[in-house]
Amino acid sequence: MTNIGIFGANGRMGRRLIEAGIDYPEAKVAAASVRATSTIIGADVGELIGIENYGTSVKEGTSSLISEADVWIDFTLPEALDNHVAQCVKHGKNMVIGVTGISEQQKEMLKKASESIAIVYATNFSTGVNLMHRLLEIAASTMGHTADIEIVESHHKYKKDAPSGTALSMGEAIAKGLNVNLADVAEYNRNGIVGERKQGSIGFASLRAGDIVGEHTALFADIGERLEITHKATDRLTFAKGAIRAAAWLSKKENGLFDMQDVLNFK
Ligand SMILES: NC(=O)C1=CN([C@@H]2O[C@H](COP(=O)(O)OP(=O)(O)OC[C@H]3O[C@@H](n4cnc5c(N)ncnc54)[C@H](OP(=O)(O)O)[C@@H]3O)[C@@H](O)[C@H]2O)C=CC1
Ligand SMILES: O=C(O)C1=N[C@H](C(=O)O)C[C@H](O)C1
Repeated sequence: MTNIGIFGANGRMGRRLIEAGIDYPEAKVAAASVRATSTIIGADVGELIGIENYGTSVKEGTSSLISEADVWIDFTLPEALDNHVAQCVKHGKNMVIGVTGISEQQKEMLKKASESIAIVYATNFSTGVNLMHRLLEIAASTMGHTADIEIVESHHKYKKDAPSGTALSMGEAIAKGLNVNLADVAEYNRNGIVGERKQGSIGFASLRAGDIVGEHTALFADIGERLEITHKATDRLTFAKGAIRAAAWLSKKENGLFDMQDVLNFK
């Protein structure tokens, strides 16, 4: 049995993590953390997802709460991440992290933290996207040297970061297949008279509208043919189930930095 703690329990993902955690046979939602200003402190986690009393109360994320779970899951925002990681390192608790839009310094901070705790960090916890990353690497090495490559992502209007973490990871997988550095070939902002497309670049485009859960397409456009690889998430539960699976997988780990492909045994 893995005792799971959830940071940001009242967020869009926080609520789905509670649902997935309660449903997972070998897991218990043992702790749920919210900000000190939250109006749901003291509520039972079951109330957040419309079920009867589950027996775990929502609490302010103090240091003593951290010891109430074995593995903590963080799908909050970049500004909350450093404090959550510091608390988990202090108490020796492993972490599953899905926060996107994090800085290079924060990526380094995760590497450092993983010397003492085990962390699964992934920009997307769905099985389909992690399979897609493998397909993209093959497509890039097969077609990518002559085809024009574009990545298009669509999300709900509340999303704060762009391009999405998944789109950036797709770019990394394609760059790996092409044997180049993403930073050298990425084109993020096209606006005005930008000139003809740069040969060998990987373009990114972001759409924000309504309640789109998350859609990603990689386009490999050659002369006379076009390959499109698309993933569509229609329910956040797919990410939440992946994260709970990662938490259970982590319960046997001491330290190290892993991703969802490690959890799915795709490597
Ligand atoms: N890797 C993956 O598979 C996925 C990743 N994500 C990522 O997860 C993150 C959250 O997404 P989503 O659930 O839609 O966002 P929400 O805005 O719904 O949730 C964010 C949560 O973070 C909490 N929070 C914000 N700032 C702080 C802070 N300073 N300290 C503590 N808690 C804080 C909020 O608390 P409060 O409720 O008080 O506002 C809220 O509970 C994003 O980075 C998103 O990109 C999303 C889906 C899948
Ligand atoms: O913010 C979201 O909603 C999502 N964020 C992740 C990302 O940035 O890729 C994953 C998913 O697409 C949903």
